[in-house]
Amino acid sequence: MIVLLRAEGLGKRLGGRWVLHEISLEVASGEMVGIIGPNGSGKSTLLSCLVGEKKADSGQVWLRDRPLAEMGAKERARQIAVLAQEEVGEIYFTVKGIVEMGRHPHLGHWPWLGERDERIVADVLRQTDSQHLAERIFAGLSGGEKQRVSLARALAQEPVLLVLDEPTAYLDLKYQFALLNWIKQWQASCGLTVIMVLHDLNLAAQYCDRLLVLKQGRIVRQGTPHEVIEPEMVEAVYGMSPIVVEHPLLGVPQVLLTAMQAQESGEERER
Ligand SMILES: Nc1ncnc2c1ncn2[C@@H]1O[C@H](COP(=O)(O)OP(=O)(O)OP(=O)(O)O)[C@@H](O)[C@H]1O
Repeated sequence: MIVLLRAEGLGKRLGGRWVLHEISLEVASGEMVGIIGPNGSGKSTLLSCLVGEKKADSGQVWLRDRPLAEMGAKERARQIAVLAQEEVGEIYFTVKGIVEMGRHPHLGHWPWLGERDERIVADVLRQTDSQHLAERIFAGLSGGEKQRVSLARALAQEPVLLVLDEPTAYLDLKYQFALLNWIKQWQASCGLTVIMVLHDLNLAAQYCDRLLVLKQGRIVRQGTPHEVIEPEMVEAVYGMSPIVVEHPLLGVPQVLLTAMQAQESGEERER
């Protein structure tokens, strides 16, 4: 296994308290790793520390053999593309302009795009079903369209590592699968390594090679979807009692929940 990203002893303090504790992990080149866990468990903070957007208060991250802290922003952007939650904002550029920005870390002294850059921009627009949006203003798109365009921008960066924070949040059923399928295809064809936060355990089980479970800023479980998605884990981490079944076509674990259960478990906690 070739390790692409390694973190050792990562800790982060926010608002005067530790929200990440002693996180150590390795991500192999070409792997798709999902980070799951309840609201506030530290998933977004961990992603930010792993890509160098937030400085960890303890520990270190290496990309291949290089400490991330020693890499400048442009060098990082040539290797790591990030699709953050808050990216779906009011940006008054055309879609094509936004996707072209993905090429900027690769441009030399002169900031204009060459033939290869133009070809990559056209390819990712086509591959993310966003070609028809190219001349639209980004701010005027729906949440789901913005998400697809943001993915196109991230892929135009030709990263070795793609990091996504809840990428399916704004997407309808079809595009949730479409987006993850595009990423999976890139993973297979270009050896792309992917780390993503997902709330949907069933999507996580279908797409990820390995899952990390965060609870209160610590990794409490990690392994293949089969090793991780078990009733005891869902009970211990989310306070819900699920039925876990095997997907009839894919053979991966899938979680079934019962209506009213969330409300009941909340009421039980209050008692
Ligand atoms: N700027 C901040 N100042 C103080 N506390 C913060 C700040 N940002 C995050 N936190 C706290 O850190 C903890 C982890 O937050 P984080 O956003 O990483 O969780 P998460 O698992 O991504 O949550 P969610 O699933 O709700 O997106 C939470 O308790 C949150 O309230």
